[in-house]
Amino acid sequence: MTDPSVNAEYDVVVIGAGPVGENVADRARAAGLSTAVVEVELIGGECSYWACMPSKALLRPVVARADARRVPGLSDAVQGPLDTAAVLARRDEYASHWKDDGQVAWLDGIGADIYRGRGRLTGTKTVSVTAPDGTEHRLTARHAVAVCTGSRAVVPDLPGIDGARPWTSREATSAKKVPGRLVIVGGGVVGVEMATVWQALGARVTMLIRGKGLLPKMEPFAGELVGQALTEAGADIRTGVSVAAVRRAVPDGPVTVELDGGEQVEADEILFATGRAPRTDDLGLETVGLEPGTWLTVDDSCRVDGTTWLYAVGDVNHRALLTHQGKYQARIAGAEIAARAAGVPLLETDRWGAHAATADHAAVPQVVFTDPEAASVGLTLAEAERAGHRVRAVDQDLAAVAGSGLYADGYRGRARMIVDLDRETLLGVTFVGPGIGELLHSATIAVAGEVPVDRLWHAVPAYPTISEVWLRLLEAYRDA
Ligand SMILES: Cc1cc2nc3c(=O)[nH]c(=O)nc-3n(C[C@H](O)[C@H](O)[C@H](O)COP(=O)(O)OP(=O)(O)OC[C@H]3O[C@@H](n4cnc5c(N)ncnc54)[C@H](O)[C@@H]3O)c2cc1C
Ligand SMILES: NC(=O)c1ccc[n+]([C@@H]2O[C@H](COP(=O)([O-])OP(=O)(O)OC[C@H]3O[C@@H](n4cnc5c(N)ncnc54)[C@H](O)[C@@H]3O)[C@@H](O)[C@H]2O)c1
Repeated sequence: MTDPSVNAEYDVVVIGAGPVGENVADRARAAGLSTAVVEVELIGGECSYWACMPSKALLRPVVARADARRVPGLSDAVQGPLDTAAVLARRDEYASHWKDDGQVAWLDGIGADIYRGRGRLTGTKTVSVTAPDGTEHRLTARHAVAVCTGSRAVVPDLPGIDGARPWTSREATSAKKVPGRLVIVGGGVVGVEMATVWQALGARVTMLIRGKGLLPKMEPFAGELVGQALTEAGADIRTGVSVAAVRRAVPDGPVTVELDGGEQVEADEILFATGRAPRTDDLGLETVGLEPGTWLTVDDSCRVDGTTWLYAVGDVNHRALLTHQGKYQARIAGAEIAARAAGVPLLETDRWGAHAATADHAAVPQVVFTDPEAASVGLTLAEAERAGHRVRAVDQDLAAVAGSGLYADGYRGRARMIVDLDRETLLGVTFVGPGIGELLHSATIAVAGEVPVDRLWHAVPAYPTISEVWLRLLEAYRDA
């Protein structure tokens, strides 16, 4: 690793080395720009150590067992419990044992300089870094500063919360033992994925949902099918309830959760899966006229509104809190930084241009890795109608597809495509069912490519795969 000097000038300074900061640095280096990367915790960010990687490593055996249990001839062999120690050990491997040597080597390999410590803006194009030993580095950026500081879990400010030692997504993805009873507050993606894991590993899970159901940002049938499966797995899902207070009387004792109706629920751990807040509170935003603690508003190239040199990329701009989408933004922002540094006279900022993260508005894909999986891209029916599109929703029972029946006995699943009736292209697609995660990219291509429905007829799905749902959806649209 380079020995970072106290005062240094770079073409680009990146604050935050999560997946997004790493990709901004990669694009800047690929364009020959000197680049400093500042990181206060582990290079690799939330995704590598407390989010995507450990959560998916925990979910994989749960989903694989569920799939195997639906195949006669195999199911008898997989009726036993999961090997918890092996599941957690594999999770630890995928979280690189919470060490970042591999990612440090990768950043070194692309020729970026690493500064360990907290980065703060100190004015236009200047950043200070407070190293763990107290050394203060002052970095100046010739072209751009990219803020890629991500987000943190929000825990509501409830009576008793300080002494209750609640879990956030960090503890839920890195816990070393299975709690006997786990209360999960919130029914978004973190809530359902972590309920799936810990229920399967032996915890008795109670989900406390203040709204009507699970996965409220997806089509309603996604939350219904995932909720049905979680209930069958033994989880207790309570909707329309709010937490009024929490109390852990003794540090190693149980936690008591008081609901707004006065009812109490006792558990060993409580997970708040109640959304995210931007990591911008101690970032020096006030030195450049921005408000600390806020999400950073950007244009489609991820440049912060009202600036010519400051970029905010990934979770911190609140456009789409997903690793792949943040990395997409990083490729777009990196390309624009490079083009501006090279003095390219005309940037490609039109819709779907090289310097416009258009997919953030039109085609964000997401897979929820539960059993069944839920996957969507683009708009839901409700979102399309709210946006004023003239649309038709076409639904298909996934169980009616030959490939689904072969995949699993008793297959349960559903698909929906939203057709823009004026353009005859797709605005959104949702699949829910076992084994559909890998199907999503076909829908992403259809939506982002604005492929006409007439042309989709010529994209023939192989027989007998679950992909044949495309044929059934097109037939249902044609014959309605
Ligand atoms: C439990 C869970 C599971 C998830 N699963 C998925 C999934 O399966 N697929 C998916 O696409 N997304 C998933 N996500 C979302 C994904 O984790 C985020 O979208 C992604 O991590 C955002 O990347 P980022 O680089 O913007 O931020 P982060 O990964 O949060 O990285 C930001 C980095 O900046 C550093 N930093 C912050 N402030 C400073 C500072 N002042 N100075 C220096 N460094 C600083 C942080 O230490 C961190 O390393 C999941 C999230 C959670 C919580
Ligand atoms: N597989 C994946 O792609 C994946 C997995 C996990 C997380 N993520 C990303 O991480 C982000 C964070 O996930 P999340 O589940 O924490 O957030 P979320 O916004 O998806 O869900 C949070 C839920 O908590 C509820 N809530 C908020 N405050 C509450 C309160 N005080 N009491 C009760 N309920 C409350 C909200 O109504 C919401 O339904 C998401 O944007 C998601 O995209 C992605």
